[in-house]
Amino acid sequence: MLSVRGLTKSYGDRRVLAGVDLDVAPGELVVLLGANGSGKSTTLRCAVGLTTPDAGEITADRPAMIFQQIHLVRRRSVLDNVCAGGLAGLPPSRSLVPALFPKSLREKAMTCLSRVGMADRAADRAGGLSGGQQQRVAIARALCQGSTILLADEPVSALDPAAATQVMTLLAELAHTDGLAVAAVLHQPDLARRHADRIIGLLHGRITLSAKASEISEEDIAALYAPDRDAA
Ligand SMILES: Nc1ncnc2c1ncn2[C@@H]1O[C@H](COP(=O)(O)OP(=O)(O)OP(=O)(O)O)[C@@H](O)[C@H]1O
Repeated sequence: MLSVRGLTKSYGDRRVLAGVDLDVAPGELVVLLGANGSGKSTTLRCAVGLTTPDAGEITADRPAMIFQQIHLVRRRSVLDNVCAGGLAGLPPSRSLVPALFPKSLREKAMTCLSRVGMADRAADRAGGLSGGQQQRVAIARALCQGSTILLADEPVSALDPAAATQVMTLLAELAHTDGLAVAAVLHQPDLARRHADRIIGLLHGRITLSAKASEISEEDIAALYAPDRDAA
């Protein structure tokens, strides 16, 4: 599982995280909501090791992360992109040349592509896919890393409503059916309420809301995005 305790982070004088605790259990999809600059991305980036916190404890066994900007190699095949997720286990001499990806890695990558419903596009160039399809391939690549913790930073912000629903449904399935611990930052409270098990709300680097998605009210959501009285 993912466990974060007492996370603090400042950039210069600006305190971005002021003691964030976050648990995500296997089988659970947790969505982080909050206004721009409230610290959502920084929380995930600290959890995955991309940002070093000033203080706090993080327990996360090899989490994998996906982003709004999907970093696939556009001219390479979908399968090669997913294989790249499993490269950490290969000696460098073999990992640099896609033709040398071992059969076992290609098979694992195909299993991951099947899991996200993209196996039939394995041989296509990644750059030829729609945004929603590319995000599903990025999820397959994260799965190919073998992690049981998946962190998603605004995974559907660039997608149309149908593709966004498809990706959120997939993330929920990966939690509920495959037992992954999944945390996603969203800017769409409606999607969060529809798909999340739990919603965490951040305001000025603190968690001010944490409840089952079914128990979150309109007022709870509005309070997260209210005009900033402190800064007025
Ligand atoms: N590398 C950095 N250097 C300086 N300030 C940063 C850096 N990364 C983030 N910040 C600042 O930290 C604050 C929180 O940023 P963060 O990206 O975590 O917020 P967020 O809740 O994810 O916002 P958004 O919804 O806009 O993505 C912001 O004020 C941001 O400008």
